[in-house]
Amino acid sequence: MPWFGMDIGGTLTKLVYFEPKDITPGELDQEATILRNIRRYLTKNSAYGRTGHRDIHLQMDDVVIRGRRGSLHFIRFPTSEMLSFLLLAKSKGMAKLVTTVCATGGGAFKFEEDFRRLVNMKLAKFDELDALIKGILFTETHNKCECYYWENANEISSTKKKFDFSQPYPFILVNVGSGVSVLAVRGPDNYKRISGTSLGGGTFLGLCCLLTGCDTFEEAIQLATKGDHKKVDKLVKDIYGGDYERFGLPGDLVASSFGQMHLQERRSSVSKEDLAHAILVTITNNIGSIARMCASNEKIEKVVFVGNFLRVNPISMKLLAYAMDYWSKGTLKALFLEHEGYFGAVGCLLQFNGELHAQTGDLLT
Ligand SMILES: Nc1ncnc2c1ncn2[C@@H]1O[C@H](COP(=O)(O)OP(=O)(O)O)[C@@H](O)[C@H]1O
Ligand SMILES: CC(C)(COP(=O)(O)O)[C@@H](O)C(=O)NCCC(=O)O
Repeated sequence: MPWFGMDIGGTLTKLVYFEPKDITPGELDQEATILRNIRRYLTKNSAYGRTGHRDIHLQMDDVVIRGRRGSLHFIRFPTSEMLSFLLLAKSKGMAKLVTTVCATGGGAFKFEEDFRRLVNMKLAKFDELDALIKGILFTETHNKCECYYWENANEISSTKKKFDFSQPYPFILVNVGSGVSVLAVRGPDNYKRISGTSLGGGTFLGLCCLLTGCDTFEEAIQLATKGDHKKVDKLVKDIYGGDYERFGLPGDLVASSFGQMHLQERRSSVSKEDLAHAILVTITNNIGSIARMCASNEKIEKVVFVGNFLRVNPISMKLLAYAMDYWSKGTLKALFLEHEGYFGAVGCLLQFNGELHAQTGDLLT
């Protein structure tokens, strides 16, 4: 039975597959043809159907889980394509082989009946925040270069630097997915969800599609990279003519996001690139403010940002890094993790045990 962990999120479904590399000749002889074919299909391809992708650069080799040594593969597809995914899984013979899949995220609840009806699979459900933390701790200890920060985040030459996260607690965890959840984590099993906001990655993508006519996240990020949010936002200096010195607000600070767009002549001079950049900066700054307030309330200095909103998105990471540092006068540290949006699925895979198929009840009801 293949080892999978699945995180069915509001926008993307993340699938982590463990490929055993220590298969003995005896095991190979016994391995069912379907299982062998599934293993080959997943590991020899990097695209599945129209919309499935394997993030080859994230692959982790030589990982030991439950005494087996192998590789972890990271696959994602849009959650809106779930039915196509289930039909593809069925066409590969998965329904004959797998009876239970470990799943987390809201979709583990939403699609449970579809899994049962279309591929005769049960879902063993795990809470997404429990799985997220377990996945982070596991991945970080198995990948020396997992955790990093941005040095001199406000400079063009800013670069990623490895951060030693071997003593992680306490830390604030900001998961920027479709929406945003903020957790205070004080130990492996000691955390609380302290805040959240509906203005997250889904908002960035939704507003970009509406205002620029783009269709994908990659396109939205590319547009934002070429734009200038200052043509869209009202800055402190647009209001004060310079800095607001008394309260230490620099003239270049955004005073009002999209604050220029009530003027017709300003509207007609902005490009879709400027709009995409302004949306990105608006969403990112708002997340940064909430993260900062949470860190200060909880008296915690490390703030770890994860979630696929940060995928191929150095603009937001550097903005968050700079904002944390600047507004806390250097006391807060923004940290980032290479496997960004996959931790829930990893945490879920870790719950896998070969006996799951014998289970009758759900782990989470
Ligand atoms: N290929 C992609 N397709 C759609 N959204 C993407 C993609 N890559 C990154 N994103 C961003 O990641 C967000 C989803 O992040 P994720 O952590 O997977 O959350 P969720 O679990 O809610 O799906 C999207 O809202 C979008 O901002
Ligand atoms: C409901 C969610 C936990 C779902 O997680 P997601 O799929 O967005 O990663 C998340 O979107 C969230 O925390 N939203 C913000 C809700 C709020 O606190 O306003």
